[in-house]
Amino acid sequence: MQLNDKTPIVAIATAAGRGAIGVVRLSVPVHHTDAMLSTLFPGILLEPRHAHLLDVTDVKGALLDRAIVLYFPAPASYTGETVLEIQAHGGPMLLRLILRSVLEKLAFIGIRIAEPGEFTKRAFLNGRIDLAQAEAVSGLIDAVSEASAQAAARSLSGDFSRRIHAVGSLLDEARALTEAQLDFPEEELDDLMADEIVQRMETAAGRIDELLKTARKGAVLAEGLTVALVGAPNVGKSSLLNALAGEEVAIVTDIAGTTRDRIEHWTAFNGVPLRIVDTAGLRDTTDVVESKGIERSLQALKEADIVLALSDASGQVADDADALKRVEETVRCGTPVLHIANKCDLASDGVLNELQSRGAIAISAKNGEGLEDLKSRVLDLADMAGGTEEVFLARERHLECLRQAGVHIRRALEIADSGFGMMEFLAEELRLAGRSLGEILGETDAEGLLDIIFSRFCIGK
Ligand SMILES: Nc1nc2c(c(=O)[nH]1)N(C=O)[C@@H](CNc1ccc(C(=O)N[C@@H](CCC(=O)O)C(=O)O)cc1)CN2
Ligand SMILES: Nc1nc2c(ncn2[C@@H]2O[C@H](COP(=O)(O)OP(=O)(O)OP(=O)(O)O)[C@@H](O)[C@H]2O)c(=O)[nH]1
Repeated sequence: MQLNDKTPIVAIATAAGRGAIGVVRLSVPVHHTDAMLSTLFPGILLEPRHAHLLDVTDVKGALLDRAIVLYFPAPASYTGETVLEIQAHGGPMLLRLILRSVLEKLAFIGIRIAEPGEFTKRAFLNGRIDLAQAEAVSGLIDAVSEASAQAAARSLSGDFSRRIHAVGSLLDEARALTEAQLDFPEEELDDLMADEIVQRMETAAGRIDELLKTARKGAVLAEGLTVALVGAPNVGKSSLLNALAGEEVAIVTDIAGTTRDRIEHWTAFNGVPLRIVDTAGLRDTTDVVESKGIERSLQALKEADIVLALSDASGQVADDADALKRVEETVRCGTPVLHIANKCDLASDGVLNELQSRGAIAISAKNGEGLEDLKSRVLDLADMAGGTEEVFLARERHLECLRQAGVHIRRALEIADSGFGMMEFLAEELRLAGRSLGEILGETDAEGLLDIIFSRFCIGK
């Protein structure tokens, strides 16, 4: 995708498949506006931002549909170019015919089908939204829980971006004060000025830490938490999946080795999207299918954000210790492992006490006991126990930029601390901190980054 490509584009903007209404959307540079309008709707004067009910025809003039047409003249549009929307009946064939008609009729201005995310990319390149907002657009479309949708909406409204800007301004001020000092090297830096600079840097550092904390939560809302259920066969992994999902997702039997493949299910705890992965029970086996399944269990273990290691508190499952040992050996360093004592409804007090004394949470996948406790422990581990009202959607990319900004500002503070000996370096660290923040908003021109971000969008967005 070329940066600043000025080719007119068109796409079906609504989801594939049948729907009540379907939208074909065009974005064309302002100088093609008249040619586009007079070709598609000859003799009709479209009033900007008003709904018109118009005939839509193919190249030969045959009627395709009567549709609502909306005209947004540049620059007051989603993309900043002239946008035209044809809101037709939502049949997949009809929408394809309208798309083809537009492509054929407007071939003379070079129109082509838009790439994924290209409308939003143009909105970004034309300064309608910044990069964090553009990413929030896809976050809003991909949101799987209420909390993640709300967080994305907050980011899209510019809430996150404004906070980044505010910290950026503090850094700019600190740097301006520093640089003013550089211009008069013979003068001693007076204490008042030094205080002014340090104060701004400290406030900025504190705000970056806060933003990082919130952004970590925002990233969890955007990506979801992956929770793997592991343990020996028959300890009740599939039963726990079903209990957490609230439906019969996985097959449950009393035959050890029932689950052969990993089973994934999305749910939410307290609005936090959660991917639960049920896996094949871990044991030595000569069964080819089962051992392939066990390989996948171990893979799921490595990919998990949180591991729930199940034991059978009823004492019916013998090879428990072996399975738990394999869990400990395989799990990625730093991934929290929660020990779960399942079937507490069948357990003797002795066994249960023993498991609990080792930190296990007692639950019964069968009667639901302990599940609320389990959920809150999972949220605690992910640092998502508090509400998500203030959280905005964030990506790993944003976290990395915030971390970088934090590193530079701390270095700047160290320089200040050691007596402002190296003002040039201090100014440079402040500049680098500001640049890291700017990257979040897309203020640096990294074309590769844009391609990665926008290629994840759906077509027509
Ligand atoms: N039919 C339709 N629905 C849609 C969209 C769309 O493009 N078309 N959107 C997106 O896909 C979202 C809405 N986003 C939009 C954002 C800005 C502008 C716009 O025209 N902005 C101008 C004018 C602002 C104003 O009048 O307040 C501007 O920013 O200058 C339009 C849609 C969701 N729903
Ligand atoms: N009483 C009681 N029985 C349970 C509980 N959880 C699971 N079970 C029973 O234990 C048996 C095994 O349950 P599953 O959920 O299939 O166990 P699994 O760990 O997924 O087993 P594999 O697929 O073999 O790895 C079934 O008969 C369940 O009904 C529980 O909390 N209490």
